[in-house]
Amino acid sequence: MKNIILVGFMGVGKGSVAREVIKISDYISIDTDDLIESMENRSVKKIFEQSGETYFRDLEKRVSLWLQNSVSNTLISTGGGFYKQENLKDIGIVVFLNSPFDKILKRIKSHPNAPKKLKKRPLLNDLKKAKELYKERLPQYMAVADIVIDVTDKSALECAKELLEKVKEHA
Ligand SMILES: Nc1ncnc2c1ncn2[C@@H]1O[C@H](COP(=O)(O)OP(=O)(O)O)[C@@H](O)[C@H]1O
Ligand SMILES: O=C(O)C1=C[C@@H](OP(=O)(O)O)[C@@H](O)[C@H](O)C1
Repeated sequence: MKNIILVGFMGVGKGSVAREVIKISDYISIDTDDLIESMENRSVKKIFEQSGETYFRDLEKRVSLWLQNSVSNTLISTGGGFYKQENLKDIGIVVFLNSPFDKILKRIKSHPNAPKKLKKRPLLNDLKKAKELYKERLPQYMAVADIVIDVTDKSALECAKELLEKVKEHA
C-alpha cells in the first residue's frame, strides 16, 4: 500500500475524512499538524504567534522529509499549506479534497465549537484574506493532485468511500 496524502484548504475536512478512512480500511492515519504540535509541545496557533509562519513552514519541511524516508502504508492528513512541499509526490498519492470557500466556512461556523475552531487556525482570522488565499491556492492544489474529491454536501464517510475507490483505480 502506498501512502495517501490528503491536501486541501483549512477546514475542508481532511482530518474528518481520515478518521472515516481508517474505520473502513487497513490504513492507519497520522496528521502533520499533530506531529508538529507534539514535536514542539505547543499548538499550531502558539507556534504562529510565538515563532512566526516561516518557522512553522520549516517544521513542515522537516516533517515532509521524514515522511518520505520513513513512513509507508499510511494515510497522511496535512495542514492546508503542506501541499507546497516539493517532495509531495515522493511521499505518496496526493488526494485533494475540495469545496467552495463559502461552503467550507459555513461548515466550520455550523459546528457547536465554531469560535474555537476558527481561532485555532491563524490564517482564518481575517476572512477576506482567507478567501484570497483560497483563490490563490485552488489552482495549485489542482496542479499537485493525483485525485480530486469534491466533498460538498457529502458526509465524511461518503468521501472516505469515494477516496478508497479512486485510490484503487489509480493504483
Ligand atoms: N463531510 C462533512 N460534512 C459536514 N461537516 C464536516 C465534514 N467534514 C468535516 N466537517 C466539519 O468541518 C470542520 C473542519 O473539519 P476538519 O476535518 O477539522 O478539517 P481539516 O482537517 O481539513 O482542517 C469540522 O467542524 C468538521 O466537523
Ligand atoms: O492553510 C494553512 O496554511 C494552514 C492550515 C492549518 O491546518 P488545517 O488545514 O488543518 O486547518 C495549519 O497547518 C496552519 O494553521 C496553516
